[in-house]
Amino acid sequence: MSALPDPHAASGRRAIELQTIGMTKIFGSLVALEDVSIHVRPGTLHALLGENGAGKSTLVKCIMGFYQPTRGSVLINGKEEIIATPRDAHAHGIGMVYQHFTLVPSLTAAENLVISRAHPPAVIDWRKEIAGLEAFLEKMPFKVPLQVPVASLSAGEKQKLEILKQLYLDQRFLILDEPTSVLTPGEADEVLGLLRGMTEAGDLTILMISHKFREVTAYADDVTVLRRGRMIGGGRVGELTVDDMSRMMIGDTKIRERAARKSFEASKVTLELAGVCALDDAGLPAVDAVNLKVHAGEIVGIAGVSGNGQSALIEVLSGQRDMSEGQLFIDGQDFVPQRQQMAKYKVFGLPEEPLKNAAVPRMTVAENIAFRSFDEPPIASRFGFMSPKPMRKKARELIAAYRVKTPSTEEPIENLSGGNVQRAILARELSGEVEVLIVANPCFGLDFASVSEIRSQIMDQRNRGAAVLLVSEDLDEVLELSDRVAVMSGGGIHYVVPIAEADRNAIGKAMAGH
Ligand SMILES: Nc1ncnc2c1ncn2[C@@H]1O[C@H](COP(=O)(O)OP(=O)(O)OP(=O)(O)O)[C@@H](O)[C@H]1O
Repeated sequence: MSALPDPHAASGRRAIELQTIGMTKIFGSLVALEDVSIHVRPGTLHALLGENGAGKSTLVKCIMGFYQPTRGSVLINGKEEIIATPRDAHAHGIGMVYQHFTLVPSLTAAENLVISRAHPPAVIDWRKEIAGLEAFLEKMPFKVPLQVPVASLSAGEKQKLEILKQLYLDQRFLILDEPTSVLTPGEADEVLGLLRGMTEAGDLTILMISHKFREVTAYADDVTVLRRGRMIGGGRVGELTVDDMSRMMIGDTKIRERAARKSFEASKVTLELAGVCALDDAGLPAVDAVNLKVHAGEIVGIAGVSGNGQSALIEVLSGQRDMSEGQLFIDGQDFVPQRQQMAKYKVFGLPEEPLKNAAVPRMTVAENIAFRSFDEPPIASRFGFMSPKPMRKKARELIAAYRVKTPSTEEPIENLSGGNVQRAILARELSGEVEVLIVANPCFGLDFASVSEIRSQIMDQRNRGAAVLLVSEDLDEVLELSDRVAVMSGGGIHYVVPIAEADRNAIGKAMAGH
């Protein structure tokens, strides 16, 4: 017997066929999913499209057993099965890869794989396990280094490892939630191309949530489009145009025209970072002597591969991480990123993972939207209490203006879809007078109509004279919005160019640390 029982050989499991019949999920008074029947043919890559809040996550959570559908059933290889928990889904060969990594960073890839088994051995014989894992990797379309800590892998390698983990667990129906959102375009093509190879060989079936038409048209066989919880259309990708798909997604919702860039005469420096250094959680240098000036009416976009210090830099600027050295200035004055000074200098921002970093998940949408102004009239009453009526009124206005989909102002914000949490936080941050705006990956996980809307909002703030620091892993976003492009690598910024001189190749080299 081999060290690692080869689950594939043992079960001989191949690509799985999956159908949902009349899937319906009701949360209180909200029908999140209504009578959705989809058919994912075995050995195909099936894309699931829909605007933010359309019900994509709810559908896959019902398939995975995270939610119990109000009505409806799942057929696996033509047979109705009860999936009461994710464990049941795994037992049927259905696995899910999330947008965010679920690996343990301090463990190696090998350790992560072995502990992911339902019944890891009590005493692990590593020599045998490694031999078994190497034999497993031999048969896999992509490789990752097995014996280095996951923390030192690139985003692309981590994503590959997440997928490998599912295959190692013998899951032959994979649900991928926006699998390429953390990958460079090159890595995205590589991963999707290899997965497509596995589906074509009949080894795997994939249901992929995506907002990227390019990936859907290039790699998917079939598509299903959801709108407001209902299945609105779909079919063979080859028989549909991008226009067909986008019309199915948003109906006749108007897409906001991108705001034009207003030109300014030489303007003052608003935000200045001088020799900013910061350490990561392990006490190692994360931000290395960053010097940067952002002028009024200017967007400086910081491009870079994730994990090069951008998150720590954003945390420093939003007061969530101490600087180890350096200084910040706004309008030439010393700036300490604390609540009072942020209010004084009108500093607003959207950090990464807004539900975690910029919201209180269990509090209502109205309360979360009121955070910036809960201690100012009219929301604060004379006696220091919050007045619910003005708070709800303001929340209702912002919800309408930013098209946040929520059943009411009183819904806990954690119940909103990912894209709608993002919109609610942006509504809060962009609704006042903004002098400095600091945004990290503002369009992560947003549908195409929202991307257009949010980028226009950012451009509006710039045109009104705000100094905008945009950190984004999406190079296209940086190139589209920025007046100047900076590249962060290894914690430092050693490359800054005006947009007119920005060259993709040179930026790519700087991103790789050259
Ligand atoms: N646990 C919950 N309780 C209440 N409402 C919920 C819950 N989960 C989801 N919803 C609601 O169901 C609807 C569909 O949300 P879902 O997360 O499925 O959308 P989505 O298509 O995945 O959106 P996104 O692209 O933004 O992730 C939304 O209106 C959301 O607010």
